[in-house]
Amino acid sequence: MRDNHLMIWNFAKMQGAGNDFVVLDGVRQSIQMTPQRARALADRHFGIGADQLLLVETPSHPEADFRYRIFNADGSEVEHCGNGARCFVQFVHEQGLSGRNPLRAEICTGLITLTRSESGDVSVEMGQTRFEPEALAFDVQGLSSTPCDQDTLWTLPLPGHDDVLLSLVAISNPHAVQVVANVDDAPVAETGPLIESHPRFKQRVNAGFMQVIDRHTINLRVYERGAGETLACGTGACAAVVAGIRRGLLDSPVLVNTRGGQLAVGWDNNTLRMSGPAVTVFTGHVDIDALTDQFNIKDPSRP
Ligand SMILES: N[C@@H](CCC[C@H](N)C(=O)O)C(=O)O
Repeated sequence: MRDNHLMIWNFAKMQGAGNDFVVLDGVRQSIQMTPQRARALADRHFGIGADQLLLVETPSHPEADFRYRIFNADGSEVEHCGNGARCFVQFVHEQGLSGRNPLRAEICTGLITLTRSESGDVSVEMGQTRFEPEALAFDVQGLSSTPCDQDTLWTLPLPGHDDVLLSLVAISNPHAVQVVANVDDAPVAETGPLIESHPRFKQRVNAGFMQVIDRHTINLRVYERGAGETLACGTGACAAVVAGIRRGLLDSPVLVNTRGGQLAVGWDNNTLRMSGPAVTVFTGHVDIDALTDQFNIKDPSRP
C-alpha cells in the first residue's frame, strides 16, 4: 500500500530531428528512475510517449556541469544518446539550470562537451570512438571478416535472410552499420530486430542502414536498441559517418538525412562532432506512481 503522498514530476517533452524524449530535472526534483517507471513514461498509449527518457542530475565528476543519464523506452539504461544530448542542453538553458556555454556533461564513459548556437541548434563533441569487437561485447568466434580500407566488415548470418556485412562502431553505445542500396527499400522492420537482439551482441546493438548519396551525404535509418526504429538517431548518424569514412566511402563533413530531419557530422583528427536541432514540444507534470500503476493494470503483459 502506498501512502497518500503524491509524487509529482515536472517534465519537458522534447524532440531532436523527430527522436523524442521525456526530459526530467533531477537536480531540483528528487527522481528515482526505475526501468518500470521509464517504461510507463515512454509508453505511447498509457504514458507520455518517448523513444528515450533523459535525466539531468548533479555530476560526480569535478569538471562536469551536469550528469546526463539516458533510458530507452524499454527501461534499459544506456551509455549515450546524440539527439538527447542536444535536447539536454536546450532543457538546461530553458529551465535556467545553467547559463554556461559550452557545457560539459558526464555520461557513463566520460565527459562530452556541448555548445548551443544563437539559432538554437546544438553541437556536441561526442567523445571516444572504438571499433574492436570487445567494445561492443560482440562475439566473433568462428565468424568471417573482410578488411575494407581502414575498416573490418563482419559477416553476420541472419535466420531466414541474407547474411549482412557489418561495420562495428562504439560511440560509447554500440552500433552495427550496413550499407544498403536504398533506405526506403531496406528491410529495417524485418532484420533490424534480428540484428538488435542477435545472440552475438551480448549487450544488444543499434542497427544502422546507410545509403551513400555522395561523399558528403547519406540517407540513414536506424533500428534502435530498446526503442525500435526511430525517426533519427544521433549516435547512429555518427556511427554511420565514421564507418563510411573508414570504409573509404565518405569524407568529413557529412550531411545525414534521416526521416525526422538533417544532422551534420564531422570526424576530423579523431574528434567527432554532431550538430542539429533541439526543440521543446510542451511541458507538464505527472503523478509517477499513478501513471506506473495504471500502466501495469492496463498492460499486464509487461513485467
Ligand atoms: N536515440 C539515440 C540513441 C539512444 C540509445 C540507443 N537506443 C542505445 O540503446 O544505445 C541517439 O540519438 O543517439
